[in-house]
Amino acid sequence: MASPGSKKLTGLVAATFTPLTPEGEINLAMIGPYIDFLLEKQGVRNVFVNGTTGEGMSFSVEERKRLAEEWCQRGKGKLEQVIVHVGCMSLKDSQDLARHAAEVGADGIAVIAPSFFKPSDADALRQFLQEVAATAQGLPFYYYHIPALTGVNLRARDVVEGIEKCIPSFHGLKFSGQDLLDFGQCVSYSQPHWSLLYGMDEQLLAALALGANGAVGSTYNYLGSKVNSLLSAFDKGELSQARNLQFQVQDVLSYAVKQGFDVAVNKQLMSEVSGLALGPPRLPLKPCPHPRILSIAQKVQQVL
Ligand SMILES: CC(=O)N[C@H](C=O)[C@@H](O)[C@H](O)[C@H](O)CO
Ligand SMILES: CC(=O)C(=O)O
Repeated sequence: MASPGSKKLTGLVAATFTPLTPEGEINLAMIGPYIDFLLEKQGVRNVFVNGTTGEGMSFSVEERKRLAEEWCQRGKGKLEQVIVHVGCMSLKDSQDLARHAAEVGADGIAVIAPSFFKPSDADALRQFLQEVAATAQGLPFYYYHIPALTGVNLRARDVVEGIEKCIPSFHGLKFSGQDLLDFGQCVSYSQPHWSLLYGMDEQLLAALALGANGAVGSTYNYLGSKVNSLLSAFDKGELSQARNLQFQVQDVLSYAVKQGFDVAVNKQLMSEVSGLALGPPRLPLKPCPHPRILSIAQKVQQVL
């Protein structure tokens, strides 16, 4: 059982991109070098696999298993934690992925709200999460809250109400929303062994002030070292330094948003900045013209 003894997830967690070949097939051979890049160049020791950034919902169950297995195998003895996102529209697929994540040695699993048929209330969502978690009881379980993408606008605080009664392996949440009132209320309700991980990289400092234990995000793939400095400035109480670093991240992201920023652009940006050939996105995402990537990459380089 991972639950009582498992190490609390803190600090930065990179939401990884999924490497594809130029033909659009999963490219497992890139995962080893990707892990080395995160460790050596970014100082990032945790990953969140098959999530939004990883286009998890665009891959088949079989592909997601192969990806999860490769990240766990390659990360063994190197990464601190590999969290596998196992959310699907089908409860059965999610359970299958949860069982598989436990078999291949993941350190935790996360589940997003199903979004085609949406849960009508917090209780319906909790029941869905419970049925997934029950298939991997020894694994720390995280709820992945991302209302802008799921369209499921339930308050996270309502979702976590009494959640440990139905999910004993519950270990926290990844909160990718702007509602800091809801986030704060999750923190104040949380248990000491829960990890409250914030997921909007542009306003992490505000979440840290409210008690976030760490952050899961796409930009920690290439701004990880910068944001590690932000975390240590915050820990030392050097607030003006932390603010300065957050403002730099905000400058990069607001520039990127003006150019048009989505997971496809972000993935190409990572290839450009890291030198890792991560390949194209999968449809319905479309590749973006290279000059736009170069101009955003320049902006990233300026703050490194
Ligand atoms: C929608 C999306 O990809 N969200 C990511 C994680 O939740 C974030 O890391 C954002 O990419 C980041 O905050 C930039 O907006
Ligand atoms: C950012 C994040 O956590 C994700 O891409 O799933």
